[in-house]
Amino acid sequence: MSGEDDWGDLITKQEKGLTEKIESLTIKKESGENSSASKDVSPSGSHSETSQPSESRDDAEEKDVSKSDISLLQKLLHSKLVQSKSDIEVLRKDPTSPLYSVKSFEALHLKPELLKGVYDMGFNAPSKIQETALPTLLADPPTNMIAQSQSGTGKTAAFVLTMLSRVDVSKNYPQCLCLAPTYELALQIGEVTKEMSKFMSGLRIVHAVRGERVSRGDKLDCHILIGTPGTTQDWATRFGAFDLKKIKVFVLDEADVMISLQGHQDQSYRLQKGLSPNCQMLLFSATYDESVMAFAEKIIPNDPVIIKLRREEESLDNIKQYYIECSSQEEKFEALSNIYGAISIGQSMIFCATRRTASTLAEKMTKDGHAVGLLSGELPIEMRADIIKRFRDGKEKVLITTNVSARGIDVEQVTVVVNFDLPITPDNKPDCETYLHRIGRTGRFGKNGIAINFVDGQRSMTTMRYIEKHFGRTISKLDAGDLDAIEKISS
Ligand SMILES: Nc1ncnc2c1ncn2[C@@H]1O[C@H](COP(=O)(O)OP(=O)(O)OP(=O)(O)O)[C@@H](O)[C@H]1O
Repeated sequence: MSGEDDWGDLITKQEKGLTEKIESLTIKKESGENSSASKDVSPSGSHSETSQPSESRDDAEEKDVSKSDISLLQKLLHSKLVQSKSDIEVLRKDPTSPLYSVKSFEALHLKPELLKGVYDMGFNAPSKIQETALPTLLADPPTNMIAQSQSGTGKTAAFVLTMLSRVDVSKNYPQCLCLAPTYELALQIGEVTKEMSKFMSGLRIVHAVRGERVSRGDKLDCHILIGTPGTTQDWATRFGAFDLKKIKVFVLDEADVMISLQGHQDQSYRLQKGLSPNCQMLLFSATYDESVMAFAEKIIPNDPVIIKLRREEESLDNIKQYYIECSSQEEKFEALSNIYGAISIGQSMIFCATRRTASTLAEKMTKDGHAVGLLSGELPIEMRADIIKRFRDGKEKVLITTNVSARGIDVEQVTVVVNFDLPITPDNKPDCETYLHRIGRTGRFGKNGIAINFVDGQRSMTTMRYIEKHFGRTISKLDAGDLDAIEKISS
């Protein structure tokens, strides 16, 4: 059986087991253009990993993971708040506007039914970004805002709370408009809005996404509209289903993903131009580079307050790093099998350069009795989400993945990371950034971790030494045949 067939077999087996679970996922399958599962624009073109050039063909057809896929997977992964120790940076354009922070939700004087909804979601206190953003978001007269902080820090909850506190349920027309880049992301925001508003009787939310229809002359009587830019623009301008001038709060979420998708930027801009000048305009983004900044400043007028929460730096403190020298692929498999046999590993991730290696490894480890998940960029987004969730929930102890399909994914509880192939950039240079992201931890996790790197030949030895020198941290040699030594690494 060829490597491709092995891969196909494993995927088929995995898909079989997953199909039922997928149906219970909150995101629906959608074949429309807004579905990141179907055909999203790849932001940076194809990216093949070539630590072993002879195998690189395997990955050549692995499509790059789109920003919207990464964003959705992270959203689904973050069942808990990502705490941050970094300081908030506020670039306040209007020095006369008050700016203070709150330490409790009570201090915000929310409607009682909304406060109840917030507490019912298990939120005891505002997150770091919410502490500073919410007082400004809820102040009168309304202030425009641009806010940036990494995924999972509480941005969605902040703008949903703003929409819900400004909406008047006695008026039956859309008053809050939220734009998201894809069908699935719009639905996720809808879920949060529904949950937070569960004690606000009479509140209606509608999704302006592909598949949902309005007829000419229909007037929406919902209070909150959450949609993708294309459909929302159609509903507003072609069908006249709602009046942009009556929108009180306009939110543009995931601005960095939005600008990576063709047409979304223009459509969002056109919608924004139809809003009343009194409308509160808000933009949120996980990253804030020059292109996002330019878009943000263009679409959010009138001296917005700009809030940024820097991502915590990852470090290699508390990480024990090892390398194992092998002379062939077979020897690498054997060594890995020894390690998993000798130490009890909580949860681990194994990174491979190619799909073929990942597939073979998954098969061998499954035969050895390990519960293994195999993450492939070829799978639809719902399946990838489910594999990651199963791993996050501890249903599988080992997650095997290629570089491409694991891009941007943080799985916090992993204690052992195995670089079956060391990370290298598309132009074959040691990829220190990816190495740090795979292995490093931020202050918030502080836990000890183990990294095991496989070295097979002069080229990967050079890569390993380069990485070692770059970070100034010793990577110690480990003898795969010395079980005593292996046992010691986990103690
Ligand atoms: N104040 C809070 N207290 C506890 N949990 C919270 C709080 N705010 C948000 N959360 C939870 O933290 C997780 C991340 O929050 P949220 O989705 O709002 O972050 P985000 O920055 O919008 O992330 P993303 O960009 O991935 O959507 C969610 O599970 C959410 O329910």
